[in-house]
Order: sequence, then structure tokens, then C-alpha cells
Amino acid sequence: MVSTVTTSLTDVASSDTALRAFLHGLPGVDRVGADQRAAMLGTRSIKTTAKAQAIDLAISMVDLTTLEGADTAGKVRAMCAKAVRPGGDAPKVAAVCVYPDLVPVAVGALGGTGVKVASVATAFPSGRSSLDVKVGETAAAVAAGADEIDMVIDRGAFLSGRYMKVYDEIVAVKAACGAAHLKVILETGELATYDNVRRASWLAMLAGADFIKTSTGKVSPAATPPVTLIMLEAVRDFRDATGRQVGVKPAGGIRTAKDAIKNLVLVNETAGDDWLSPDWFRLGASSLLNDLLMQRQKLSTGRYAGPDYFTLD
Ligand SMILES: O=C[C@H](O)COP(=O)(O)O
Repeated sequence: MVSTVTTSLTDVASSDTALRAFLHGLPGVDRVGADQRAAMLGTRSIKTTAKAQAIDLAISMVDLTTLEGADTAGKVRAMCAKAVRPGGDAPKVAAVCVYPDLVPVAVGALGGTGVKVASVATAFPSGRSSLDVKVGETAAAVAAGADEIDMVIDRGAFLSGRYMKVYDEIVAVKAACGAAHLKVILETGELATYDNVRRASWLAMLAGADFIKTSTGKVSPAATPPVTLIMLEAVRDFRDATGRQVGVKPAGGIRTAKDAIKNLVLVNETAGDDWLSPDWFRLGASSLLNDLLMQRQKLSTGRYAGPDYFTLD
């Protein structure tokens, strides 16, 4: 794979034709192989001390998320409190992820704690709006204090082969981010093929993504292991080709400590341990944290405290 993409990437996005030629020149994904490898890695078992370390690492990688129309300032403040002190001596999570209008609430609650404020922008989850609106929403969220922006790509443009439109939008949103980090959501459940997941990953990275993210959490399937595997291969190969490291964020449907640990095994076995840190790998989830905390408690005391012991996610 790597040898085929190490040719100069300088002119890859100089025209629609060049970008299409590059993306369609990437090796095709062996679907059966990807499914089997992800399934095989999912059977690895981790015990005792290593499991405790993995659970704490997973907690530190969580983007604790609420993206509901019914979200309130009170709910976001409660989530932020939990993000900073999940329970006992558990580590704090990486970030709290909210809609743009709730960024000031999260900033007020998290200032000085080290937990980042992430916000979805660009007409999340559909992405169906003008570029001006997307850029304006991004700039407003950053001005309100967001450290990280989670943008969605224009899947309609991608699926109809208008790759430069997708590329140009990412470049424009990245510029509007300023110092804030940009996570680019591919919405892999709408991309139809694994080849498209690989192409969209490269497209996002070429356009300047700091992270590539699987899903909005509003479309099924979301963060499946094979899709995460393909994206991890992409960031590995992109770093080999360019020297720039890009993070990965599976999101959507990750609910259990077992799911989280499977993801960590995928990272370790695919991209490598350079990615085993919240700087380079996140787990976007609305209801994973409680299970991580319950499994943590079970490992240290030998019994489950039960879900009522912890505050709601
Ligand atoms: O970005 C994160 C997702 O919206 C969370 O999805 P989830 O509710 O399935 O955990």
C-alpha cells in the first residue's frame, strides 16, 4: 500500500481530475480480508492489570457526547461535571461534545480542567447547507471557546464524484477553525463501500483534517470494527507518505467496555502504539462511560456496583 502512495502528493488536489485519479488509484480494500481481520482482532482477550490499564486509557479517550434536540444547559453541565470526575480515581475524559449553541455552557463548566470542548458544526448531521453557513457556524463555535470542531463531509458530493467540492469545504472549515482541531466525519454508514471509506479518509487528510471520524451517531451502521480498521490503515499510510500524523475517532454505537477495548486492540495492531493516546485516538460515545466505570469497579472490587451507582451518562 505505502509504496503506491508515496509518489508526490503535492499536486494531488490541483484539479478534480487529479484528485479523482489519485483517490481511484488507491488500492481497493479486500472486503473479506478486512472483515476477517477485524473479527479476529476482536477476539483478543485482555486480562487483569492490562485490562485495568486499557479501561483507564479508554476513559481518557472518550469524547462524552450529547447531540439531541432536547439537550439543555443543565444536562450539559451535569455531563461536564462527570467528564472531569467520572467517579473514584478514574481519569477524566478527553472532551465533551455538544451542539454549537451549548459551547458557552460547556466552556463555562470545563474551563481550566483540561477537558476539551468539542462541537459539531457544518449543519450536523446532514451537512446540507451552504458553505457560508458551515464556515460561519464553525467560526462562531470557535469564537465561543470550542477547542475542537467535528464537521461532516458533503456525502452527496462525495458519492456523486465531486471530490473537489468536498475537499474545498474541508479546507475552508479548517481555515475557520484557526487553532481549534478539526475532526472530519465521513459518515461511513452512507458511503456504501469500504473503497469509499478509504478514499474519503485520504480526501479528508489531504484537505487538512486533524482527525478522521467514522460517524455522526445518527446513521446505522456507525463505527463498525472493519471501518475503523480501514481508517487506521489510512492514517498509518498517510503518515508514512507525508510525515503528518492524523488521529482517528470511531463514534456511534460504541456502548460497552468490551467494544472500547476491541478498538484499542485495533489501534495497537493496525496503526501502532503511537496512536494509543487521547491526542490521536478518541471514542465518540453518549453512553459508553458508565460501562467503563462499572467494569473498572468490578476489576478493583470483584463485584459490580450496578448502573445506579454512577450518575447517568
Ligand atoms: O459523536 C458521537 C456520537 O454522536 C455518539 O453516538 P452514540 O450516541 O451512538 O454513542
